[in-house]
Amino acid sequence: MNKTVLITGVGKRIGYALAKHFLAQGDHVIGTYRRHYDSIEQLKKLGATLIQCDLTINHEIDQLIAQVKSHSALHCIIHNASDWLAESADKDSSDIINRMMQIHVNAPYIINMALADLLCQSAQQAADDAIGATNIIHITDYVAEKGSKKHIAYAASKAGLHNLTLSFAAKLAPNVKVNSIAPAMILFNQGDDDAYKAKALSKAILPKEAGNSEMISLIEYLINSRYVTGRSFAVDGGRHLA
Ligand SMILES: NC(=O)C1=CN([C@@H]2O[C@H](COP(=O)(O)OP(=O)(O)OC[C@H]3O[C@@H](n4cnc5c(N)ncnc54)[C@H](OP(=O)(O)O)[C@@H]3O)[C@@H](O)[C@H]2O)C=CC1
Ligand SMILES: Nc1nc2c(c(=O)[nH]1)N=C([C@H](O)[C@@H](O)CO)CN2
Repeated sequence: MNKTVLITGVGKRIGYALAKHFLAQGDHVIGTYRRHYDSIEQLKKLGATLIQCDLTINHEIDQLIAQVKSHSALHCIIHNASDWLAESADKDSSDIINRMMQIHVNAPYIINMALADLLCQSAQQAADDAIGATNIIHITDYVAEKGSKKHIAYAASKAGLHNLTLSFAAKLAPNVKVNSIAPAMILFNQGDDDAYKAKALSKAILPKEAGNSEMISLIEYLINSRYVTGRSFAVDGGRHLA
């Protein structure tokens, strides 16, 4: 049965790869984007529904929710959108923490609360048991558990995002499964120099840039699972053992 999947932040990198993956297997993708890239037009050509939404603007979140609710079913929400903000002397601390909590906690919370009924109804209506429960997946970060001295507010907000996993998993079972994915070194950024890359890779006992496929295969596992909810799955090359 083809699914309807809401993915936040599909304009580039992991979100873009996730959107292309689901479209390629015939699922319907509702993708949010903040800034417009050629990738957005590519996804439209592949049949996706694209909705512009800055997750720091609550009325844009409300408009997003209203548009998603106009769909007859919703089988998965992937909260991927994120801003990797570091603390710095020229940035106001209250602005940083408020922005991190808004994007990584407030927005997912508001969206989940508003779309929970549609997720539950879609699970009950799924004629094909292969769908079973519907899903929410929160993409957190390895640092949600460990903290980060350079991304303090970011790490705290990702820890809050995982806590949403625990609460929504308990609230929405058995119709909706809710899980976190806590990645580490998935994709380098443009501008990451060789020294940064070497240092980042040295933090794991599997020193790799994991790539989008690691995220895609784990997300497919979680969607197809019948018995996994309320958990966090590390995709981090064994960083905890380094
Ligand atoms: N890449 C990695 O190695 C790792 C990634 N992760 C997590 O995986 C997920 C995907 O990572 P990655 O693809 O690298 O992320 P990126 O930072 O490259 O992209 C994040 C996406 O979120 C969007 N976004 C940022 N701020 C907002 C906002 N205010 N409103 C709406 N959308 C916004 C961006 O849009 P725009 O283009 O307009 O900025 C972009 O599409 C994230 O949750 C990230 O924290 C965790 C650990 C490692
Ligand atoms: N929104 C983002 N979050 C994170 C990113 C990113 O590019 N965008 N990158 C990382 C790093 O890869 C880190 O895990 C290793 O240095 C973390 N979060």
